[in-house]
Amino acid sequence: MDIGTYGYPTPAVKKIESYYDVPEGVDIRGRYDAEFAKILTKDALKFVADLQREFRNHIKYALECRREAKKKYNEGALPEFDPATRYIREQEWVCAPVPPAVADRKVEITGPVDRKMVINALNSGAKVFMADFEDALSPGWENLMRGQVNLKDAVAGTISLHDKARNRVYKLNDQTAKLFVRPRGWHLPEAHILIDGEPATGCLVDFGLYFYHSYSAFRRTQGAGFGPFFYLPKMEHSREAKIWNNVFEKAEKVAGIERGSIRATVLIETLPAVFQMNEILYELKEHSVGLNCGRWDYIFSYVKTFQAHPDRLLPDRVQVGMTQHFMKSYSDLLIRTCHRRGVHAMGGMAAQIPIKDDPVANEAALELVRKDKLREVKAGHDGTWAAHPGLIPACMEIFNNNMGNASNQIDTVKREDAANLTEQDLLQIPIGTRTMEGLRLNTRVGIQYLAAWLSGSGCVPLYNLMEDAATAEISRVQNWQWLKYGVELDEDGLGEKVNKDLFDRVVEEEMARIEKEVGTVKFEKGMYKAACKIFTRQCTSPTLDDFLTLDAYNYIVVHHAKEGPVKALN
Ligand SMILES: CC(=O)SCCNC(=O)CCNC(=O)[C@H](O)C(C)(C)COP(=O)(O)OP(=O)(O)OC[C@H]1O[C@@H](n2cnc3c(N)ncnc32)[C@H](O)[C@@H]1OP(=O)(O)O
Ligand SMILES: O=CC(=O)O
Ligand SMILES: [Mg+2]
Repeated sequence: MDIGTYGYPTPAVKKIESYYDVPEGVDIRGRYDAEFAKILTKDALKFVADLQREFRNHIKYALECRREAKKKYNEGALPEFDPATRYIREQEWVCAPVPPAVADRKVEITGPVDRKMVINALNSGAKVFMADFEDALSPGWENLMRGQVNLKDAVAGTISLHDKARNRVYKLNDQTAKLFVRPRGWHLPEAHILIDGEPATGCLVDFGLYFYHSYSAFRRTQGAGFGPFFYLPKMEHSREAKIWNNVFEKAEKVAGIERGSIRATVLIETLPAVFQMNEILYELKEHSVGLNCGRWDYIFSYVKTFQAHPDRLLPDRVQVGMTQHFMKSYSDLLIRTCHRRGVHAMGGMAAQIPIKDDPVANEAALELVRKDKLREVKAGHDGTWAAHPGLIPACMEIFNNNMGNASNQIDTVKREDAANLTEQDLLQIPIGTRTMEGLRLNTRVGIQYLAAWLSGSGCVPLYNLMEDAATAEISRVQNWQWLKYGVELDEDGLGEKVNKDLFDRVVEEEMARIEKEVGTVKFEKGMYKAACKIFTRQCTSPTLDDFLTLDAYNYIVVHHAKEGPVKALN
């Protein structure tokens, strides 16, 4: 990796012999592969380019509005319900009826679009599989394009894999989970596809290519006339939902399918969005199939939104659970809002995963998952997320036992009591302590996650927990905030203040610990040192980077060009 003048890497440039057949104004800088060419057809690229051209200014405006909102919060404002849209919150209206194919979403498995995991997830016994181009995926060209190939084969029902090392063949069962696809957030570019000289918007590439190739088969085999289905991440305002709604309408028109065929669940995973839940559902009324509590990004967003509010610092990451008042209020209000509007209120992800070779620790982890799921189903959630196939029976049992034969609780658990939740409830500062171990864990996890991400894995097990982009973000922004405000670490009796010297020492010691834990060979071969450099810069920079992955993305872009080196984009 070459490091350019500004400290960013210059995209590696490799010479190519074969080109994709592209429509006018489209340039593919990603590696040529005959399999990818079946996805990157001229017509599919034209569909993506048309979306890009129609919506790019709307997207730019929405991102500009995010910057404006950030400025306001940094000057001391708090997120709030918008008086201008009070009528949407107060009037009675409902979303389009839930498609029968996805009425029952008790347990949804999530995972990256890796071929084996796609097959395993679809076979897992979960009601839904959310195939992830987002938190769980490192968005390099190979991962993205292979992911598209995998999803096309999955919807066609032809996906299979021969694991030669284990002499095991993977193929689909007769009964599979229903597929939802989560494209990237609005902020991420796709630097390998240039449209009119600019990088494409990542999520339009993810959505567009998948939709183009699979809508027809999906509606026949999975959606019973509806679909395809999507999860939409990281939105901050209903204007962003409106763009998605318009994208869906355009896609339906091009495909010649009924308006309202495409359905999406929006993740409420930013603090500003919790004040916009009615408005988001309203914008997507014909296309909505609920909201989901994306708890990890939500915690990240709480820190980010209050980056300039030293009176609102979070305690250690492990102490910010769903029973903290602000988190409970968010989940309760989400349930109330969804059920009032006739759609699913989905729960979120417990971070525990099965622990191999330690039955006692495994049972303790499972018990934490059960407790979390019991809280969700009793609160009125209609379903939940599982990170691993091994957790599905326990999650399913809890939802089945507490919901009887019902597919969901939309009409039965209205949660009118949550109607009185206020802005203060949603913003209440969490209780807890800030410790040296918290700082160390953030550092150790942040660096290891980023090292995995730079190497192509967007979701990894660390210390018996699932870590993905959302959980790693919490580690990063919390370190940044503690450093920025020189917080005093309590609980250890030493009263040490977090400053650059202390952080440098922690980084050095945690790097040594990582090397010991993973072994010197893996440590030297892996991306740990590069990850440490990026993570340290992000934690100590004078202004907080908006996203960990936006900066790190520059390190995984690899351009291919016929003429030799092309100009770097960053
Ligand atoms: C905050 C959020 O956004 S949450 C949503 C995003 N995060 C996710 O989607 C997490 C997805 N989960 C995962 O990626 C993985 O479970 C990890 C990384 C956490 C753990 O992975 P591992 O330690 O490799 O799991 P493990 O070795 O126990 O896997 C056992 C088997 O289950 C499979 N498996 C594990 N998780 C999944 C999954 N989520 N989907 C499908 N298959 C899975 C593995 O492929 C493996 O299959 P095999 O026996 O055929 O080889
Ligand atoms: O996407 C889910 C989250 O918790 O973040
Ligand atoms: Mg998320």
